[in-house]
Amino acid sequence: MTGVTKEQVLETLKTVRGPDLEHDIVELGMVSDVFISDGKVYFSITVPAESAKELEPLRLAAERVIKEMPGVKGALVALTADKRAGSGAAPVSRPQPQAGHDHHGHAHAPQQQPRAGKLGVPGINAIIAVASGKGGVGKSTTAVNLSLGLQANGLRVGILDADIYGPSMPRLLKISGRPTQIDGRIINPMENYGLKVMSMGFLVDEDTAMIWRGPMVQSALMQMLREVAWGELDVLVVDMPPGTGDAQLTMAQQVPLAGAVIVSTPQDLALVDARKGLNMFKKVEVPVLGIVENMSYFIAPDTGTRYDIFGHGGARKEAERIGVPFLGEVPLTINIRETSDAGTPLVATEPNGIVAGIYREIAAKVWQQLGGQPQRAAPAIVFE
Ligand SMILES: Nc1ncnc2c1ncn2[C@@H]1O[C@H](COP(=O)(O)OP(=O)(O)OP(=O)(O)O)[C@@H](O)[C@H]1O
Repeated sequence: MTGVTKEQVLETLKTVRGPDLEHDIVELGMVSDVFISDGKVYFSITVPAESAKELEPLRLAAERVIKEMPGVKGALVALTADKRAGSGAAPVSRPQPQAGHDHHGHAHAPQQQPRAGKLGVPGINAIIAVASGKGGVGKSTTAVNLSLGLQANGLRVGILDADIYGPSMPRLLKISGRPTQIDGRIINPMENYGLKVMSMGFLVDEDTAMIWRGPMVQSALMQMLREVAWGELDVLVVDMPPGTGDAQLTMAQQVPLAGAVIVSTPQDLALVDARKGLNMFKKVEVPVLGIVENMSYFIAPDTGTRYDIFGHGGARKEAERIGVPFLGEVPLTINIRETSDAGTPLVATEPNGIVAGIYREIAAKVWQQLGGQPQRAAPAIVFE
């Protein structure tokens, strides 16, 4: 294959001076492994966490020199914070947004301090992760309905689909097409049901993402977080990729998370995985806002009768055992499956149903955990 090589990229990057203005960024060991795919160049520059903001011009300079190289179709450069430098081991306190209302009657919370060592995203009050120890427990379905529940509680909400290899938001929120860009760089988020949404599914075909490797995924994620015109948001919900591997750990480290919600099913095996999720967030000092038990019990579609056939209650016990809040139980219903798969989430399409009420309550608890006040009384639960 002809085209630009890694060596040429590194050679070009030697023209970019580091923060000491003496040595170049390659010499200073700030450049990650470089990935090149289809003429596009991806890498990250590691900077001390506390000076990440001032070093944005450095990122731009590096991106520019690479974009100008012959044979380069594009460049994506991310700044990553060096956790060793300056971020310290001090425990991180939970942010305490004070909720209020703007002149549109929207709830909002004033800017809070980003977590130590991590750069917040301007305009976004709190970023939370929805995570699960393993796939298939309904994490994405929960992320969507929780987001809509937060919105029903009067908050401005966005969703970032961080599952680069298996994005679900285009389907779950029935959004198709490509996002537009401002100045060829900042991406406008897509929107449906009043949620601002960004997903790799809007940007590349699924098989393209499949060949990506770690650092490229990180760069793409950082771009989806920081180079998107989110506007003012009370909460940005990040739908994490399932599992607790290195990729998830890095993500939990690099995204300035105010907290994490863990989704589990009641079965023992799922709980073992959920525990791994809890440990992962503990490791990176992200507070766990609580556990949701999904597919907790079964509601028969014909009679509405409840059946406790899955050993429901396991997640609540686990939460009590380790001292994190228990956020709620979501039943297994055909309705959730069908609406989720059809891109018509229940909280938006059947707001008066029992399930929507459950999600709204979970959302209110999450917002409370974040230090916010209840915004709007949840409507009375109406049984379907
Ligand atoms: N409470 C529920 N009742 C019935 N079906 C559900 C429920 N929650 C999720 N599902 C269904 O389970 C399947 C998996 O859900 P979802 O995609 O949200 O899980 P996930 O944990 O994000 O999966 P993945 O790890 O593959 O991304 C979907 O078909 C979804 O509609």
